[in-house]
Amino acid sequence: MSVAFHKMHGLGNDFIVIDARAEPVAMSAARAAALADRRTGIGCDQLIVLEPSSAANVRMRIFNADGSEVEACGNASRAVGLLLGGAQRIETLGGTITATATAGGASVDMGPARFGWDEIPLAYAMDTLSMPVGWEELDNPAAVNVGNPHVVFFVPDVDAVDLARLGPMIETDPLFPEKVNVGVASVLGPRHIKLRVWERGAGLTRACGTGACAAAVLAIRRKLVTGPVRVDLPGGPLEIAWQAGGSILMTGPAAFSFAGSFDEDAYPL
Ligand SMILES: N[C@@H](CCC[C@H](N)C(=O)O)C(=O)O
Repeated sequence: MSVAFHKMHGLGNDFIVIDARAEPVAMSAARAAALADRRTGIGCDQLIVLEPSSAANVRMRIFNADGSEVEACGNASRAVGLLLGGAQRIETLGGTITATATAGGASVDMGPARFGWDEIPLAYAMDTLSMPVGWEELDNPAAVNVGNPHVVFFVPDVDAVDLARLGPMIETDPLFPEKVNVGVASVLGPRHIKLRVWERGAGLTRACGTGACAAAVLAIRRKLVTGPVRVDLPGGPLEIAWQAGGSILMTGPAAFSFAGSFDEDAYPL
């Protein structure tokens, strides 16, 4: 059977979005990884499947390029907000979020940040705002769960860090039993940071929306900045506000690249 999809992106973090609300589409780790493969498949950082939800307007399933199904994706949430329009309550494995379409993007209430060591999760108890751990020149990070797990290192110059080499080492360290997204952030001004992210299950991406939320709230907690915070990623900026009540509001662009279809038989489950 032929399956239609939209190719979309948020700041260059790119997605295959399958709208399976009316017609179910079977997805597995193997099929998602094959579709995400940039050499032999269609190619993307994350594959998104939209399904009916009994708890919200829509259910969003998120698969990383390696096929792992995960809890949250900030940039894809904006893409889905733009695709569906209006205000949408979106059920994810990380919780229910609300995306409101804007001209050329969306504003997404990503829900609360969680800072408990067992909420991130870490393998053992420690202070998650000032972690007594390090990997070569990267040390003393902070961690947060914003639907998915992030560790962020505050460094003088994000471009001086060899994230392609250190990212996978930290992502798979036993300290993070569910692996982790790895950010390096530099403070550029009182409400302005620069961020690069090695994404769990996807590697270096042009932008990571949840990474921007994580870096912003951790920089605020460390009193390095005050909110709202502009986060500059390789693909462009996002605005992050940590709202009274605790939830994180992320605002930024999203865009359509093209529409296409694939044959299910070419991508076995
Ligand atoms: N690109 C995303 C994050 C996607 C999921 C992440 N790699 C994970 O495994 O948690 C974003 O924009 O947030």
